[in-house]
This record gives sequence, structure tokens and C-alpha cells, in this order.
Amino acid sequence: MNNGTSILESPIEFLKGVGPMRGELLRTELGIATFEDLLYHFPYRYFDRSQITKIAAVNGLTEFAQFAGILINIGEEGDGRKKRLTATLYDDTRRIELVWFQNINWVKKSITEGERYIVFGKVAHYGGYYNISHPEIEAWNSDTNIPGRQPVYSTTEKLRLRGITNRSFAKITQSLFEKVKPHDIPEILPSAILSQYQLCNRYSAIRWLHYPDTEHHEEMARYRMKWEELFISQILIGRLRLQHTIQRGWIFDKVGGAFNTFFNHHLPFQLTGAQKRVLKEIRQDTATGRQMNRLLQGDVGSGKTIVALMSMLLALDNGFQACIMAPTEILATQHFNSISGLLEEMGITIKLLTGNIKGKERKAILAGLADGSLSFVAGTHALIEDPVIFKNLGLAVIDEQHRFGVGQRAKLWKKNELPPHVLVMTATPIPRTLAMTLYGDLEVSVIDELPPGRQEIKTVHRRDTARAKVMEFMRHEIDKGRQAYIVYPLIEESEKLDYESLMQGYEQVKMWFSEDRYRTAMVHGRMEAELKERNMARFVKGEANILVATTVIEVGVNVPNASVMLLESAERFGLSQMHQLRGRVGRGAEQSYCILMTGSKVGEESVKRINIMVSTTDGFKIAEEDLAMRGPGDMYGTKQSGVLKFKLADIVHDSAILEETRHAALALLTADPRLELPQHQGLKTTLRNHASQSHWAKIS
Ligand SMILES: Nc1ncnc2c1ncn2[C@@H]1O[C@H](COP(=O)(O)OP(=O)(O)OP(=O)(O)O)[C@@H](O)[C@H]1O
Repeated sequence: MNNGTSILESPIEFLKGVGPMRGELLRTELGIATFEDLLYHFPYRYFDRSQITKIAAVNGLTEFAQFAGILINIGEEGDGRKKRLTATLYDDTRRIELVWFQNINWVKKSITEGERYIVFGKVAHYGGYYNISHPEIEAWNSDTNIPGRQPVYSTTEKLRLRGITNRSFAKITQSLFEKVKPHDIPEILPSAILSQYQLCNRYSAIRWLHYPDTEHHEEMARYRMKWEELFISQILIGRLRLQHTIQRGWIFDKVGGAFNTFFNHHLPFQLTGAQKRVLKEIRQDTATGRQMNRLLQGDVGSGKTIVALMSMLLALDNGFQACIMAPTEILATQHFNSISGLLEEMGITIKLLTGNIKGKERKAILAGLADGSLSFVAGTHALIEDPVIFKNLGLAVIDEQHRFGVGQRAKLWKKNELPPHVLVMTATPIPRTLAMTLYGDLEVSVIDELPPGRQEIKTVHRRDTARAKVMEFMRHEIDKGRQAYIVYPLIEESEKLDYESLMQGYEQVKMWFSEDRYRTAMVHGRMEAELKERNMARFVKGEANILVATTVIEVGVNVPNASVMLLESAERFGLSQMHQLRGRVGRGAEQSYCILMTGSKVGEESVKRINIMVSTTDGFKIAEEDLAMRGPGDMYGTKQSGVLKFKLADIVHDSAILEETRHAALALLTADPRLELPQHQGLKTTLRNHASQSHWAKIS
């Protein structure tokens, strides 16, 4: 192309067989705007077109098949929108009907009765006959080239109706490869890596992904491209990690009045060994003069809050502000409440800043943060919004529950002369593969010890038929002075129905638990914030015995006296979600219970999830199972953060490749941290392009 730009940037309509109309369709339907976009629109499967099946061999299977025979009985049937073109293909074994609802005139012109054709399509069984609608059809004579493996692309209904069938799609990609030559797709991986890991070159990989001549080539191509994707992510993470290790940070070298006073006089319990170890790691990190970037993993109820608070006190002792940021309003409020409770007697103020805090109150908080008179703040995303300026933020604790992306964490850094130390807390243990991708840039601390005196939560599965018994059991627990949660599922798609069942459930609960003896409270997402808070507070203070809720309470609620968690329609909860919810009980010394209620008919997958819950309370095991069952896509809210958007790779199934790329990335960065060597220039350019298009931009 002109001006030194690559042919890959050419608008898609310039490709032979596309043109302005189809170009527009490809752009709007599939986001394919350039040659390059089409190049990366890989087929998701292939058909083997080298086989010709006898029509009689079709035995009720509705699969794709290819036949060869003579075309007879071409005719039109029906009127108006029901109009269709039909024909019969006949080989020496049987007949099959062919039917077209679209492009009738065009097809009619291209076929002739009595001629021989090769026909390919999905065989259906309809009204006692086999037929194929919209088959691909081609004259069959001695020079017909029977194609081998043919790519199948994901398209949309609209595209198919407008004539961009799979076949024409394949034709378009064929003409793409007439234009795009090997030098247009240069290698980006260093040759040492190609030979060490036996990877095919980039051009071949992309070409073979569209048109593999053998299965072996397809495998090689797929392997190579997955490898590249994961390698690039590992290099990006590796560079970020390197950046952290050289990033200067504030020095917290004093352990002063606030930390010691709290430790000696206000700590409500003895720290566990694990909590002490983590605090030591944090003190070491923050004293070095480099910025801390640490992930604190601790299963539900393991006592992360106190670690967060004591780290904040450390910041205060060194003359800095500290914030704690949570992904939801409820969780931010919870942190605010527990921290202000713990700090009450010390006369240290913490404020809450969320989107709902407005007017004068908000102004005062912002002013306090800006002039440094306010040392601590807890909040939601509101904290990283533009008007919030800290005078000297020294530590940001981020309770992220996987909802903040890598990029969002980085936003906080931009506000200071030096970036604050960052402590990311997460309650769901993260499977190793996921941690490598999502948090690969952080040092990791684990609280692997629960506070003393905890008893394992007993988990059972009960059917609706046992409801009376379950309620009886709950009454018994409440009569002993305990509290209970009853949680209803809430999913966006059926939100209205879910709210209805919550309301019905609430009425039922009031029937099972007579109002003269038991007090119930309800919280759900549609409630006014104030009412929600009031009801929540009644439960936290012990004024209500039962909290009926949707999953809004999933994260962070801490009521140690609660000993029963009942999940209604448990089959509809995800594994990690159930684990989080179960973690709301068993936070005190009492024996706690988790009851998973379902109807009598439960799908296989749900039974599997419930059985896992019944069999273990080990958060790591549950997280691994969850990842295997669901994939990383929506498990950790990573969809929004974009970190795991791989076209081909999948960190669950490709964990072996992930390990390999991690090693390779580490080795490469150790040898050439700034990617200055000539053999790394291709990679460097790719990273730069990558960064400018994605979430990484915010960090690099
Ligand atoms: N060392 C300890 N000894 C006794 N109790 C403790 C200890 N550490 C924390 N706790 C108590 O354990 C409960 C859970 O602690 P915390 O709320 O910090 O857990 P968490 O790790 O934040 O869990 P989650 O992620 O589930 O919110 C709290 O009631 C807390 O007061």
C-alpha cells in the first residue's frame, strides 16, 4: 500500500468479492473493518469435503454431508414469503430434496435439470423426507476440484440472509490470501523461541488456521497462535512486574504511635500466625523504598480486614493517608463500619465515599483528602474518579473480589508524586493459572490459617419436600440465640421473576417464623439505599433474627453470631458464589450450617456443584472446580477487565502452554528487560500496538 502502511490496514470493501455493501455488513455484524480483522477472524471448525456420501447412507443423522448426483424436478412452490425453490438430487442409491428460501432467482439461473452436481449441506429430516436447505451446490464434472478441509466461520443470521453464507465467506478469505503474502505477516517471535518450542512461523500459522491442508498443520497453527497470545500477555505482565521492582515508593520506616497503640490496647483478639507473617511482609515491602504491589489472598473469614487496617495505621505513622476501596457499596460500607468500629477508641477518623454521598458531605470529604486533614477513607470506584485528590496517599488497599482490572488499579497511581503502596485483597482463592494472568504482576501473600476456635461449617443438600424439617431446625438454632440468612438467587435475565420469588419467599418466612417470636429483615438491590442500610443494620446489631436477601450480601458481610446460611434454589448459584455466601456463617466460635435447598428436579451440572459444596470447604479446591466448570470468562468479572480476552487460548485447557510461555517470557526479560536486542524488535512493536488498543494502555 501507499505511504508505507501495511496492506493489512486496507478497508475490507477493497477485497475482491466484498465491495461496499458486503463491507458494511461485515463491519456492522462482525466488526471486520480491515483485511487484518478478517485475517484474525478464524474459523471455529472445518468440514472434511473430500468425502462423498451415498444418499442412502444417511440414516437419520442431521449432520453435514456431501453428495454427488443428478439434479431433477427443479420447481417453485408456495407464494409470497413462503415461496421456495425446490429440486431433487438423485444418486444411484436414493433421492434427497434440496430447498432454497432466499436468492431463488439467482440459484435458479445457476442450476440445470439433468446435470450432475456436488451438493453439500446440513441434512434435515422433515415430513418423512431427508432434505437440505440452502445447500452449497457446484457442477460436477471430471475437472471438479473436490475441496479438502473447508473452514467454517462464525457468521450471523443477517449475513447469511444477505447471501454471505459460509461458502462465500470462505471465498472471501481465499481472496484475502491471494493478496496477503508472507512478508505482510512478519514473524514477531524471536527465532530462538521458535526453535526451542518448535513453533511454526506466523504466516503459516495464520494461513493454516484458515486453510489447514492437514490436521497436523491445523494443530501446529493453533498451538503457535495460542502460544503467541499467552506469551504476549506474560511479557506484558512480566514487564509490569519489572516496572514495579524498579518503581520507587514511599518509605514507611517508622512503626509509631498509631500502630503500637492499636496493637497493644485495641486489638480485639490475638493475631493468627498467618496474619502476623503477612503484616511482616507488608512492613518489609514498604520499608525498602520501592513501591509495594502485593496480593493478599485469604479464604472467606480468614481475617483480612485487620491486616488491612494495621497496614493503614503503618501509613499513618509515617505521615501518609490511606484508602480502602471495594467494588460494591455494601462492601465499602462494611469496611467503613468495621474499621471505624475498631478505631473508635483511638480517635482516628475514617470517612466513607461512594457515589451516593453527595453535596456538603462529599465536598467536606474531598477537601479533607486534598488538604490532608482526613487520613483514612473507605469507598467504591468513586475513589478513582477524577475530582478525588489525595494530599499524600501512601497506601491503597483494594478489596477487589476480581472486579477491578489491572488498569483500574493503576489509575490510583497517577494521582501522586510517587505511587502509593498497593495491597490487593481477595477472598476467593485464585487458581494458579488464573493468578498468573490476572495478578501475575503482584507479589503474593496468603493467609492460610483461620482464626482459632472456628469449626468447619456443616453443609447439606435438602429438597423442598424437607422444608418443614429445615425450618424446624432453623427455629431451633435461632432459639439458641443465633441468627440466620436466607438467600435467593438473582440473575439479570430473570430479574423480575427472581424478585417475585424473593417477595413470596419473604411472606413464607413470616409464616414459618411467627412475628410475635421472630424478627425478620430483608435486603435487596432494588431497595432504597437508606432502607437497605437500616435493615442490614438491624441484622448486624442482632435486632433481627433472620435476614432474607438476594446475593447483594455476597461479599463482605460480617455477623459472627449468624450460624445458618440457607440458599434457596441453590441449583442456580455458581460455585464460588455459594462459597462466598457460605463464608458469611462460621465466623464465630459456634457450629455453623449451610443448607442448600433445591426442588426435586435438578440438572446434572447443578448436582455436581452442590456435591462439591457438600464435600469440601476448601476455597482453593472450589475455585479450581469452578474454573474448570465455568471457564475464566465470567468467573471473576474478568470480562470487563479484558485481561483474559484471548482469541484462541483458554487458560483452563491451555495451562501447559501458559506455564511454558511464562518461563519463556521470564527468560527473555531477564536477558533483555527493555527489549533492546535486534531480535526482539518485532515483539516490541507488537507490544506497543497491543498496549495502545487495550487496558494495558493505562499501565504502560
Ligand atoms: N486473629 C483473629 N482471632 C479471632 N478472630 C479474628 C481474628 N482475625 C479476624 N477475626 C474475626 O474473624 C472474622 C472475619 O474477619 P474478616 O472480616 O477480616 O474476614 P475477611 O478475611 O475479610 O473475610 P471475608 O473475605 O469473608 O470478608 C471477623 O469477625 C474478625 O473480627
